Amino acid sequence: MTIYFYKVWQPYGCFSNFSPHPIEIQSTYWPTVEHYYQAQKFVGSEDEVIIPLIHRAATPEEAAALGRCDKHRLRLDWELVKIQVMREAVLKKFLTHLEIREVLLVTGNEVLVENSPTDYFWGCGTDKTGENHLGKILMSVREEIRQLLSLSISKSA
Ligand SMILES: Nc1c(N[C@@H]2O[C@H](COP(=O)(O)O)[C@@H](O)[C@H]2O)[nH]c(=O)[nH]c1=O
Repeated sequence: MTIYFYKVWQPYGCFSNFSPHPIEIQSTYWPTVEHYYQAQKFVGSEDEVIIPLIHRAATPEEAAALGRCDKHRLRLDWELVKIQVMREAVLKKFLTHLEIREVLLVTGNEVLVENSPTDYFWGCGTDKTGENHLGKILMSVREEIRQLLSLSISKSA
């Protein structure tokens, strides 16, 4: 059965990038995946000064609003790198936080779908035809973690 998630307070809210699970990437702590993802939009761009503001944003909603503000110029390669940026952050989140890693693994081989009513790229959109890249990343991270765990079990045997 397909598992839908979206808001943090709904079922499977820990799959949302807005969930309060900090990650450390290249020696910097980010309060949520969303903070990290929004900040990466500006690395090397003319509007790089916004990065510390996103980093300090009190909530992921605020980080997203800053990152989505169309007055700021995105890095030129953003469309090419954004899926990889997201995957790195999501993988780090589920490697760091054991309790939500368990929630992810227990979903087995179910299809995971970000049930965003507006986002047809990361989610499925209102009519469920969206590309669901966040769900796809979660499923591929689930598989990678399973392989990492089976390697570490066979090494210790
Ligand atoms: N979960 C969730 C959202 N979805 C998240 O929004 C991000 C996409 O941002 P952008 O590329 O700037 O459009 C991505 O992390 C996606 O998972 N958006 C929301 O406004 N509220 C929310 O609770």
